[in-house]
Amino acid sequence: MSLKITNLTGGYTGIPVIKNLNFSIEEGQALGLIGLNGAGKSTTIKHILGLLRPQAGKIELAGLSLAEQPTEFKRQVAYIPETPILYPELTLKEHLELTMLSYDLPTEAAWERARRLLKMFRLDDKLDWLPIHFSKGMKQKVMIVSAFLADAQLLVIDEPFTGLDPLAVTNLLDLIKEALSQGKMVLMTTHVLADAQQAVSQYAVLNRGTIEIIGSLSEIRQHYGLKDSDSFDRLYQMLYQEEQHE
Ligand SMILES: Nc1ncnc2c1ncn2[C@@H]1O[C@H](COP(=O)(O)OP(=O)(O)OP(=O)(O)O)[C@@H](O)[C@H]1O
Repeated sequence: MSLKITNLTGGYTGIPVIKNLNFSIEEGQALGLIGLNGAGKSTTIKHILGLLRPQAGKIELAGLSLAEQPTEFKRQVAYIPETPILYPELTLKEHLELTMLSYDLPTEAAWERARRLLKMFRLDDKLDWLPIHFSKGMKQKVMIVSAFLADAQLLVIDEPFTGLDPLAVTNLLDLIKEALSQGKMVLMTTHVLADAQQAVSQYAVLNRGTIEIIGSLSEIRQHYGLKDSDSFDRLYQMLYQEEQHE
């Protein structure tokens, strides 16, 4: 089982953004998508979620083609967006019930799973709350709980660490590691490499819509001629300089 992206070219109507992307994620593997603001990370994610139509290329998950079997494909994918998307009129409990319905989860087992996740993120006594009562971090936690509740084969996570308290970051990383140990796949965009490093083994560096290199952090360091002692801020400076020279 794997996520396979082949020659993916796309973007917005009349605005090409990503060009000829090729990468795959195998069972139990997490891939970090990194790059400057505007490099095309979120646009890549929107294509994988089926929110944008590619101009060319293929997106396949466990043999399912997104273009040909969109419903089956999307059932295998859970998404944690950078900005929480919640329905103002639904309580936390109703949001979780909606996830259970959308992913066709057996109720009893799903509630057992939900209770563990709610406790982990200290939301277990807030089932009747509406989104208006939640802080920014709490809204993010609701998205995390919903995504892990779905128990999907592929987890797509956009900038997961910003806005979460350190306890929640640790819990999220533990959940990601647990999912990987069960053979799930993770695609994550992030600028916070220190946290990502705990779960992510492979990174793809995106620069102006193309992948410059895919590899471990040490392979990426080598590619850009960085020393082990260099912080990754140096990588971003180099990407910025490349952008200026194009
Ligand atoms: N809805 C949109 N319509 C048109 N162009 C867009 C839209 N969203 C993003 N873009 C453009 O697509 C390019 C890539 O943006 P994208 O959001 O994918 O970058 P990113 O790598 O996720 O950046 P960040 O780190 O800031 O989240 C940018 O040039 C941006 O201006």
